[in-house]
Amino acid sequence: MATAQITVSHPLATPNGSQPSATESPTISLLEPNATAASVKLDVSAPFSAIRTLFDHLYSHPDDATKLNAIYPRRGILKTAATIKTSSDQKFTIDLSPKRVALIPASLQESLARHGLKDVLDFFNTLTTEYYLQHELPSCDYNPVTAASESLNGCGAHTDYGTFTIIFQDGTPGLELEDANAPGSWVPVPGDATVILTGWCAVILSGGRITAARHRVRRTPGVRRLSAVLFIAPDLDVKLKPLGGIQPTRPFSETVMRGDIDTEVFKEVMGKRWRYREGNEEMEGHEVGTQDDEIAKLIWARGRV
Ligand SMILES: O=C(O)CCC(=O)C(=O)O
Ligand SMILES: [Fe+2]
Repeated sequence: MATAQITVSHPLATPNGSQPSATESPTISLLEPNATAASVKLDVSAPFSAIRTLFDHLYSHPDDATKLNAIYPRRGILKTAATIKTSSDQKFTIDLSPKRVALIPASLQESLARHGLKDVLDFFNTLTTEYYLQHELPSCDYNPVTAASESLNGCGAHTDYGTFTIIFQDGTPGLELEDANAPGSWVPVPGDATVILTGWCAVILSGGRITAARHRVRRTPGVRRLSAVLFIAPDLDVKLKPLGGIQPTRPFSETVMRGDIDTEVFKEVMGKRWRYREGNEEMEGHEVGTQDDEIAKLIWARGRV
């Protein structure tokens, strides 16, 4: 495993804008088998006991789950498709984002506070206000009790849409990375690693120099696993194009080069297939391509998929 000591010198990259001392520098270790994922030591950890408490409370108090889902009626906050669908990802999620958190009424925040929500939101606030990392923060519960309790499929193989993703894990293995040089070959990630993965926004911004890390989560039947995932991406109205001065490694589509695709459009294209995999949205009969095919069609020049 290659290990690099990285000094973070940008003031926004450290809490309160302070410059890090040598000992505060995060240690980043590239995870085998490729350079699209790294394990990083951060001085912030996810509150897994609060995350567990919050999931358990919402499972056993459907009224509270209904109230929470009502703040975002379009898609809900607590996703439980795995209780009824056997072919989708066998996991549950609580999907938070700054926009959604702002919509939770004070009374609901207060009543859920002692059932884990306070610590989850504190963690969220630390990430967004001290580390300036924001976008979306789903918590995942690979719970042994699902519609297909013996299934090994926790989260199907996929790539993430953002610039990068940080995955906090509760110590339980299950996350795997695909070997970019040997598609179909999966390498387990240690369960206690905090992982940074590259996503598709990084592919576009880097002019194709960075590739998106394909990953998945395998379950161990009977074993519960929790994770907290932070998707970091440009603001929704940012036009996604190779950054100025970068010579793309392969031609991008006219649509990308004209600046017609902003993060919101891109997220919507990826999100549909994502929700299908998670069991939260049906797919029209003719929509048969994989998520990566769909993105490739959109971003690369024709004939170069
Ligand atoms: O739960 C995990 O460890 C990873 C989940 C994931 O890949 C995702 O939500 O995009
Ligand atoms: Fe992912």
